[in-house]
Amino acid sequence: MGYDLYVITDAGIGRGRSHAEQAGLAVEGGADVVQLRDKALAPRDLLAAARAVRAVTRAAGALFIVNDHLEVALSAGADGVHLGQGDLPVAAARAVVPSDFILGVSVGNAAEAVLAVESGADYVALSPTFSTGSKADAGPGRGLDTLRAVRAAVPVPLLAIGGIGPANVGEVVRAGADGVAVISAVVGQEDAAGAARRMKALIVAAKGGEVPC
Ligand SMILES: Cc1ncc(COP(=O)(O)OP(=O)(O)O)c(N)n1
Ligand SMILES: Cc1nc(C(=O)O)sc1CCOP(=O)(O)O
Ligand SMILES: [Mg+2]
Repeated sequence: MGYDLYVITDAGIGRGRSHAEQAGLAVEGGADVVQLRDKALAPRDLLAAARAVRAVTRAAGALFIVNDHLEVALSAGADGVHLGQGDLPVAAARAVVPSDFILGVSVGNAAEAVLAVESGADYVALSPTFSTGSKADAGPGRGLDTLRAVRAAVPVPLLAIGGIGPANVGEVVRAGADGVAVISAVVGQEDAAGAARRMKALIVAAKGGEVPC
């Protein structure tokens, strides 16, 4: 299964839709992966949201990743967890999860990417690739030269995240990203399914597939 279009749900940006509704629109538009990300929910409420997103993604055949919370990911039957540099160390997670459980890791440069992969990461995300208004503490964009350096450094799937939309997704893919992770470009749109469909078509086209109409 691929990582072309990776959509992250967001209670604030998601236009009043529940996480499961956002996930449903994302997979309707062709999202390959959905991540549940909510910094405010109590663990039991996050687990309830995760179970609802699990049902939607399972029905669509999409991967389901939970942000930050390994215990919620495991309890909800998610496919994996996404860990940042300040979260649970990837090696500690790898030691306790099933072998097919996906561990994604945020990285800011090639050295962090190499360390993440040596520690057990299944994919890495260059965070943030461009500046973003969707995460207050994301910091400045790392840029496409850093993306190329990470691409050259590690063999695992590489995502770009932060500030990516229809206008720049092509150059991101051509610089070496296997996929893009987005919030505002999909769940922030009124027609979120249509926005996902367009992003997916642009990614496929940039990889040399069918040109979108
Ligand atoms: C796909 C993906 N990439 C990066 C992040 C950011 O993770 P992190 O640095 O831990 O920040 P928070 O999202 O937890 O605020 C992500 N969630 N997903
Ligand atoms: C959740 C997240 N993590 C980031 C990082 O750089 O680690 S940027 C980000 C938000 C991405 O939102 P948008 O697609 O609207 O820019
Ligand atoms: Mg995190």
